[in-house]
Amino acid sequence: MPRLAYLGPEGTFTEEALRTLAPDAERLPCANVSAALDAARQGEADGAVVPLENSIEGGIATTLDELAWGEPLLIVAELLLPVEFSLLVRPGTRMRDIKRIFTHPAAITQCRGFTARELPEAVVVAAPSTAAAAQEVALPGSPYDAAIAARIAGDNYGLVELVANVGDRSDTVTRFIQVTRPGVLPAPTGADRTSLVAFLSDDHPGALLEMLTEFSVRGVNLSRIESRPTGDGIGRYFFHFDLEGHVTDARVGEAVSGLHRVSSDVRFLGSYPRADGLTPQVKRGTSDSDFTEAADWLARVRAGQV
Ligand SMILES: O=C(O)C(=O)Cc1ccccc1
Repeated sequence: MPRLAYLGPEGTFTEEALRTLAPDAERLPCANVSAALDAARQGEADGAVVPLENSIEGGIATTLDELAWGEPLLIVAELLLPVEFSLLVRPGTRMRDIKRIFTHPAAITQCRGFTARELPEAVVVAAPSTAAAAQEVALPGSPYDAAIAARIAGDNYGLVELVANVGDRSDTVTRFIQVTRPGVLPAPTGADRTSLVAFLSDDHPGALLEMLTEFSVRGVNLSRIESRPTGDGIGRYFFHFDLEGHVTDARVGEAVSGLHRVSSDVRFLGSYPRADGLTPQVKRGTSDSDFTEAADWLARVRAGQV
């Protein structure tokens, strides 16, 4: 039975994602995303499940930066999970008693309309996770009056739901990933995604266009591009790319090696089945057989068989 680390404690949205991705796995709750990834890196767990991005706020910076800079890990699966937030309190707390709210930063952003409208005087403080916030609020003498978390986190820790569905949008989706130590890639399914990060070789006009051209000319569609600061001052960025297809697809492999040629560094983060099951549109001239046929033709040319 695989053992998977995750952003805990019990009752996080990440736990729900893990239960869906790997129902039979043994679960190792960790205090934050970095600790969960480290547990996978150091062999304390076989892998980890962490949030990667959500449909309101975009990427979860800690996860993106850990994947780019930390000891390498491979993404082997992804999951899209709709999330529903509840305002949870100790029994007896009323709306007018709420002065301090505790929750994960992603929930702060996704519930900003509700807190501004219904609790304009309350201070909202960032917690390591939504369930960690619920656990803290449940402690007698906690400095916090309410948590925003999944209803189940309230059930786990003895809080009651004061208001349901406090998210500003009902259709918010979070994307979670399962990672392992580098090893065997998941086999291609025909509906795959490839993730990588690339660093510019130098700063010049068209540098990003050069990277994008590698995908464009091979008919590789991008499903996400996100810039993150390198940390070397304002104006210095590297890029996270998600591509449609598997690195064993000829067009993806060629694009990725082209990207490697025009970048100072590329880190491959994984090829894995897409959660939405969508298959890529393969443009004329970019199928595996088109690439094989062209390579055979070039070999004949080079052998003087014109
Ligand atoms: O804190 C949690 O429960 C998490 O799993 C992270 C998170 C927080 C808010 C929305 C989606 C995921």
